[in-house]
Amino acid sequence: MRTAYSVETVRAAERELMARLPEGALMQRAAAGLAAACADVLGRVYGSRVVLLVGSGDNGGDALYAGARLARRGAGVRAVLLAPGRAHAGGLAALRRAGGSVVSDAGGAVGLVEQADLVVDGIVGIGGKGGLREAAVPLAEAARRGRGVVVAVDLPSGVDADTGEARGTAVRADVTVTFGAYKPGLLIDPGREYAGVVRFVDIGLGRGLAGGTGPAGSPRAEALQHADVARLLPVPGAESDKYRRGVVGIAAGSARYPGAAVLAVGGALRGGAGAVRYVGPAGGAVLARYPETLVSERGPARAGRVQAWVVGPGAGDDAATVGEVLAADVPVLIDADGLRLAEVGAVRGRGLRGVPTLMTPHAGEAAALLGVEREEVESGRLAAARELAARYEAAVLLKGSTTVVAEAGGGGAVRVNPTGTPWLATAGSGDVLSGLGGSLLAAGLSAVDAGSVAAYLHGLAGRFAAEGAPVAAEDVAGRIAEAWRSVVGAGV
Ligand SMILES: NC(=O)C1=CN([C@@H]2O[C@H](COP(=O)(O)OP(=O)(O)OC[C@H]3O[C@@H](n4cnc5c(N)ncnc54)[C@H](OP(=O)(O)O)[C@@H]3O)[C@@H](O)[C@H]2O)[C@@H](O)CC1
Ligand SMILES: Nc1ncnc2c1ncn2[C@@H]1O[C@H](COP(=O)(O)OP(=O)(O)O)[C@@H](O)[C@H]1O
Ligand SMILES: [K+]
Repeated sequence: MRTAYSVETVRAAERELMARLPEGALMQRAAAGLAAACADVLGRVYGSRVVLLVGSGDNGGDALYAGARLARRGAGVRAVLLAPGRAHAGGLAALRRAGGSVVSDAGGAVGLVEQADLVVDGIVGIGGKGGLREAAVPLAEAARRGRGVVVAVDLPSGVDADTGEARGTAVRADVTVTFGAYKPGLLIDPGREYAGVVRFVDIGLGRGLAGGTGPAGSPRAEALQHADVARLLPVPGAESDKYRRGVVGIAAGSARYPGAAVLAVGGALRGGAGAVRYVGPAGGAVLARYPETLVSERGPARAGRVQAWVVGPGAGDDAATVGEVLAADVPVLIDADGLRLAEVGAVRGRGLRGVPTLMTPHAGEAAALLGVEREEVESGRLAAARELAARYEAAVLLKGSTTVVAEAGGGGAVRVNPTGTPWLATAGSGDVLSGLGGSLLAAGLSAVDAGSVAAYLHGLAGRFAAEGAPVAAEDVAGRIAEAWRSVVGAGV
């Protein structure tokens, strides 16, 4: 599991560690890691042109000390100071001793930035508030336009470390070298995209973080990795039969949207449940594509036993079916039209009775449920997912460029999905995800595990199906088994 900690937690761990170490030791660790990463991306340090963008805090200090190390190895290093009177004094002295220089006119440094082989963004780190300030904007833009590689120190300046929000302009990095702990903003879009490839430098915070207790000490965000998913995937044993493996019910599709039912069933058949039961008006279309489906002519309450339901994809305005499914005392995944039709009280009641519900909105659906603009959800995914999870007392999987999963009630670490591809933004791929998630629920995974494992496999299947070209939702469903195999094959 890759875990990300809030600024508050990182600061507390730093304080604890700093009290036990000689002054400046942590910054030297950070700068050494940063310089090594810069040398890697440069390939050849000697003779290279390096420009440091230096703000008024310790983030700039890291950049200056790393610049000094590069200067000692023969790079031509020039520092652009955004707040000349307040730049880190020790770092500045070190850079000068190593032969680096300071550009006196920050405003005139745009050309230098454009021509550099490497631009180091030390404008602001975890001490940043709001977006980039005016004076830094032309430099950030020049770094993006320029020919060199951009390395961000700790996080790209202008990105909020705790949420991944980028208000206005932010630095677009090729590589971000982060210290001590991942910050949530490095895992969640848009911040994740601004960060490029993230390299982690261990400065020894581990004990302080691991020893943290309560909300301040626990991770704010976490991302599953192959081994975590492999441990969670259901595996049939010698004693298994199709019923013991779990039966998932799919209440989806309508005369107008029969395809949603077919796609949801397609996802469900690949998700580990032993059987898929379908109820709804698209039985003919479902059987034509998937003859192994158990199609029922009756409503959900009389369709036969299931261990979990999926309700909503392509459901149109069938509120009665949604109500019937929510009344069942088994886990339910609510998607698409079902989200609009589900009564808050009915979903909350389930949560308060301890019956899991997983809601899977995209940003537009989440915005409608919260009564805010879509942009607000997209720029603050963590907060939106937590807020919905609190209102509905249900786990919430918010789909999109970064899919995030919050647990019922909205507390705890939010799972951030590391797989996926923008090619997944294709009609019907969400229906496949809902079936897959429902199947994992029926196989016995918790709502958060089912949602995050489904998103993980779906994202991998999407990558396998796409390989740089457009995909249809059916293609994604068809590659889930391969995604599953690749996860299990990676070993536990
Ligand atoms: N602590 C440690 O042990 C270690 C910390 N380390 C490093 O220190 C970093 C944190 O350093 P920090 O606390 O000095 O804050 P930092 O991110 O440099 O920014 C604060 C300054 O920026 C300014 N500023 C604020 N907002 C701004 C904006 N939007 N745009 C522009 N400027 C803005 C603000 O100025 P003011 O508001 O006062 O004008 C303030 O002076 C951390 O990310 C890591 O790199 C490593 O060395 C490892 C050990
Ligand atoms: N920009 C993107 N990058 C990665 N994945 C995306 C992006 N946009 C959408 N997706 C994924 O594509 C799927 C689309 O689901 P959804 O919006 O429900 O579409 P539909 O209702 O047509 O099935 C989700 O899994 C979502 O996470
Ligand atoms: K930075």
